[in-house]
Amino acid sequence: MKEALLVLEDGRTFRGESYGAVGTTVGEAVFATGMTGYQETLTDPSYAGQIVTMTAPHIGNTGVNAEDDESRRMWVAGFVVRDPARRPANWRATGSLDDELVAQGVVGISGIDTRALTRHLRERGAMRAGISSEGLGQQELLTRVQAAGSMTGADLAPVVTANDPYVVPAVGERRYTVAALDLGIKTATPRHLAALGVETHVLPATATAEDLLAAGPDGVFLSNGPGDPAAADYAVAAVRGVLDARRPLFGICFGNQILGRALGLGTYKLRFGHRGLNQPVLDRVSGTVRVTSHNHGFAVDAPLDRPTDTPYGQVEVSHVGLNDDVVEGLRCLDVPAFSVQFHPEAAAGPHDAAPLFQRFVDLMQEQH
Ligand SMILES: NC(=O)CC[C@H](N)C(=O)O
Repeated sequence: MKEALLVLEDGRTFRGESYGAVGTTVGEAVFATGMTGYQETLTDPSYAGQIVTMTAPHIGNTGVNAEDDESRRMWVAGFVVRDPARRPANWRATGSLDDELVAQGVVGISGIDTRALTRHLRERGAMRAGISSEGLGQQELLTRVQAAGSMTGADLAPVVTANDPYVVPAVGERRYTVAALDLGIKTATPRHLAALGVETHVLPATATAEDLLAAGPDGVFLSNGPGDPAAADYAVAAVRGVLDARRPLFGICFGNQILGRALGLGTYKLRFGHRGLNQPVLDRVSGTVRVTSHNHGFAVDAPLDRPTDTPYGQVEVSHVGLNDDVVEGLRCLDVPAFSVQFHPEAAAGPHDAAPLFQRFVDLMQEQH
């Protein structure tokens, strides 16, 4: 077994074994609490620049397969697990996770106390970290970690976006056309829309409002994505153009943060973020609690007790996280736009929030 080292920016150090590719990597250390879905996590573009720790102790049990990727490649900066599967066993598996991490150059570490690491991140907050499995000393790695860039201010959507537009056809008859701004879109999203008769035209992150509206879509979708929403002013400008045109708009996660900023609300960095599959969220309009999938380190800043006046009319907080009262959704009262901080497209994850895609379709129907 080749030794590996994980060093946090405050000097806390964990020693384990090399897992995946051999090398050195730095990024923001975060933890994800989902018991399943490691392949979706690794290929979710929103994790770009992050060293992800899985709190589930056994990872790799079902290997990897050709169907569950959320994008064209793995994006995590590094991967931290406790016990990797010695051998995958699943009828869909086409290979082992370990081999796939090597093939995609993802540097990881195994055999560490992921519970202690997670508790440390919960107490001190998400921070920069580094993994090395090529003989770098603790001090040397710490120096590299402390020289690394911070997630605050990081503009990563242009890094992960697909540069060429593409179309995901509707399943069956096409009833609506949507222009989607790819800030780091997951394949599950157009799939959900397609099932409702929506043809999705995916455009690169830097597309303008004119680009988004050029083909006369029935609605505009804003995807999830990595980095700090405060660094994506190009997307904010595009969304303002869509709001001016009063075209139905739905945003998820990064898309929720971008809609918030387009309305003039602020965003801020959470202490350690929400990453998991069982986060309770209150839908304040219906009074229902939904168990939802999350992956966010930033959040929208808006008053919970009253609507906020914006240049686009009033906006209210439609959803609130029940663990910590974080804003989990926005609903515009005077323009046809809404967004959620959690993931209705969740895979893996609960399906409580899936009806939000139907709500988007209903909004397009109303505005027709
Ligand atoms: N999944 C996402 O879209 C994440 C949004 C943003 N990068 C955050 O961490 O909050």
